[in-house]
Amino acid sequence: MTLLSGHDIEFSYHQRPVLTNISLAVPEGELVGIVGPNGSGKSTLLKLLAHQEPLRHGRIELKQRPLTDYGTRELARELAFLPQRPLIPAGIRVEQLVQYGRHPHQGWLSQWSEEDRQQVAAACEAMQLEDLLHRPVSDLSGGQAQRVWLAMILAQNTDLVLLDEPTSALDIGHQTEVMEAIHRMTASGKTVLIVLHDLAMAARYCDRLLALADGSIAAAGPPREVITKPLIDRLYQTDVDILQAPGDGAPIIVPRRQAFDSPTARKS
Ligand SMILES: Nc1ncnc2c1ncn2[C@@H]1O[C@H](COP(=O)(O)OP(=O)(O)OP(=O)(O)O)[C@@H](O)[C@H]1O
Repeated sequence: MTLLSGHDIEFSYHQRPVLTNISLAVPEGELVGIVGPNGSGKSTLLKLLAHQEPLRHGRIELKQRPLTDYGTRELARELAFLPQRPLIPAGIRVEQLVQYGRHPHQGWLSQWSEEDRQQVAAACEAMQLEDLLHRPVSDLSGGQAQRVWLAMILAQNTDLVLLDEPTSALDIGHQTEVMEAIHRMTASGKTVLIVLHDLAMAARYCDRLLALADGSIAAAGPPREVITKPLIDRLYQTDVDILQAPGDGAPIIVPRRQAFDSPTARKS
């Protein structure tokens, strides 16, 4: 079943077209990656799908209902959105920020419930925050802060999760941790749409990819169909080799040096 769909989306900033003719269907329970060069419209598309920008042309439906039909709190119980550069509320500590994820689930008068406590604890454990819980978020490294935001999104416990480059500041160990945690989310039935620059990570973890170029869909489908040399060369205006990872055979994308000065050439 399709959980989220977009039909004929067009979007401009100050009369300058940024997205044209975008239609997509995100199946329930899948991890869908959005890839593409800088400025191709990935974040803008994600913001529209998260109802963070007003859609002036086209239609977006979540669970077969127009996004515009949802109230703010109702939407926050269905959809969690992590922007590329979220603003850290002044003075907030790690545990408090993760607890924010539970706000949409609490009534105006209701108390903090056992379920709220469990969701926050599970999210902190999944993102390995035990040693950071009482630290101010503003004092953390970029990668540590990114894990705190992801824990907040996990605690929100929504059916749909939209993430804009959630691994960009992480070392490879934590990147893998986070991608595994995201993969576990989809294995437990959640649907995740994620903007990623790391094509190898995208190919390894995503069920399908959507490649954007200049605000349009250049390719869509399973990673092996999207990550091809002609498409990657064209999209990124570069020359790459695509190797296969030992084990799962996932594509590894290696850009070629333009004027390769090999050690043998240097010796002669
Ligand atoms: N608030 C804004 N006002 C005007 N133009 C904007 C705004 N936000 C983005 N743009 C422009 O829209 C285009 C698409 O930007 P967007 O951030 O969606 O691209 P992206 O694919 O996410 O890029 P990146 O990989 O660099 O994050 C760019 O040309 C950008 O300059």
